[in-house]
Amino acid sequence: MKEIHIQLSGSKSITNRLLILNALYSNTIRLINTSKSQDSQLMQDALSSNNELIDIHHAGTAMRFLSAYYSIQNKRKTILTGSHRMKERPIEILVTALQKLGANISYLENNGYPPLEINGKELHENKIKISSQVSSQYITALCLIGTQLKNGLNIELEGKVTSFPYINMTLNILTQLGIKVDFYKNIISIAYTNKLKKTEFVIESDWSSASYHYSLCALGNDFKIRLKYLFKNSLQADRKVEIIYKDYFGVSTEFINGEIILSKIKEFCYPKSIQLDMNDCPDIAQTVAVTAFGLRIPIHITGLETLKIKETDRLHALKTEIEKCGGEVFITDNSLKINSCNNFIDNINIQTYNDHRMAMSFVPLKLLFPLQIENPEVVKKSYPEFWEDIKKYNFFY
Ligand SMILES: O=C(O)C1=C[C@@H](OP(=O)(O)O)[C@@H](O)[C@H](O)C1
Ligand SMILES: C=C(OP(=O)(O)O)C(=O)O
Repeated sequence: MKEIHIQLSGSKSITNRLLILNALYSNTIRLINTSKSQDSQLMQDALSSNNELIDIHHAGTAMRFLSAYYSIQNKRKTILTGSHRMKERPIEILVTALQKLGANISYLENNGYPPLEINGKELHENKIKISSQVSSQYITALCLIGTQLKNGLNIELEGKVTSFPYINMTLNILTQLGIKVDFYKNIISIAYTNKLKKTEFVIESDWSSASYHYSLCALGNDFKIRLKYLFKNSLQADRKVEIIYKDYFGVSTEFINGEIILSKIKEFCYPKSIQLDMNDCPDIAQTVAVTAFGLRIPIHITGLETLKIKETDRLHALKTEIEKCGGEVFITDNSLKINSCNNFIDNINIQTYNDHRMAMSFVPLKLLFPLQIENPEVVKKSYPEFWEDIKKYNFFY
């Protein structure tokens, strides 16, 4: 058995929330184990810059959280822009909500999309209705600035709530910091909070990054993989990877002293097919889809409506690349179905479409057959140490 030790850096989602909160509360929170992701670095750089032009490249959370943040920076003008793809990722629902609260924001190119011109001012309204069907990041953005509005903020969520655990994460972090929040039925209330006590926040490592090691464990023969600083009780949506890989792919997880140890369950009885709703954990949909393909288990994943507006259209990208490897894939606007594959096609180039998760999710297939990953550097968006960690597996191909 080959034992592998991995030290992941902190969750990018938790880090980016805390970076905004630190900017709002004069750095009262001491952050430990922050994310080394490019998205967190971009957030940090933006928050420590006084420039008018802020470019957050591909970082979705930075785009959404900073739109809200700059809206309340009194008398400051900001041009908030991003990569070509960021200019295709919708932001209208958040911008309209901020405008209704009194914010001065306008679109500089296409209506509903970045770049934005934001003229910061005090916001006085304290109630807003917002659709929660497109991105939970819009709701988080409002919750974060709600703490600074003199009358607090009541956010009424309309429609299905997508990526729900991310909203829970936000509310939980605010509560841990001593901010009063309430979530009853479909209404979130955030209390105005003038000051925070000086605190220390130890950020759990990133479960989304851990997912690629689950996939390697499932497709490999005999790995024992130790990942540091991950817990049974986690705020992260992608903590769900543990349950999915136990139930469907025969990977067991032991939680011991802040470390998880992954190994294969002996004589695991694989399911004949898998049906999963992944609306709660969209970022691991690619990992799970590729593992099922590698294990030749037919899979039907639903609840994927947000995948079209992420770093790339992830449903299309998955279909194209899995089909290049010999799979048969059907997609709709919110689902993906892969039939069992008889023969893998090897030695193809996997395109990554500027999407870190396309690169990382296909790598475990290298345990089964040779393939190449194009533009491998894309991983830096969330997991810059990925290739260093992968070297530890001594891949045959
Ligand atoms: O709030 C967050 O940290 C995130 C929320 C999710 O986005 P959506 O709510 O847009 O699905 C997730 O996909 C993203 O990677 C991070
Ligand atoms: C979707 C993601 O990030 P974001 O929306 O923050 O760009 C991701 O990391 O998979």
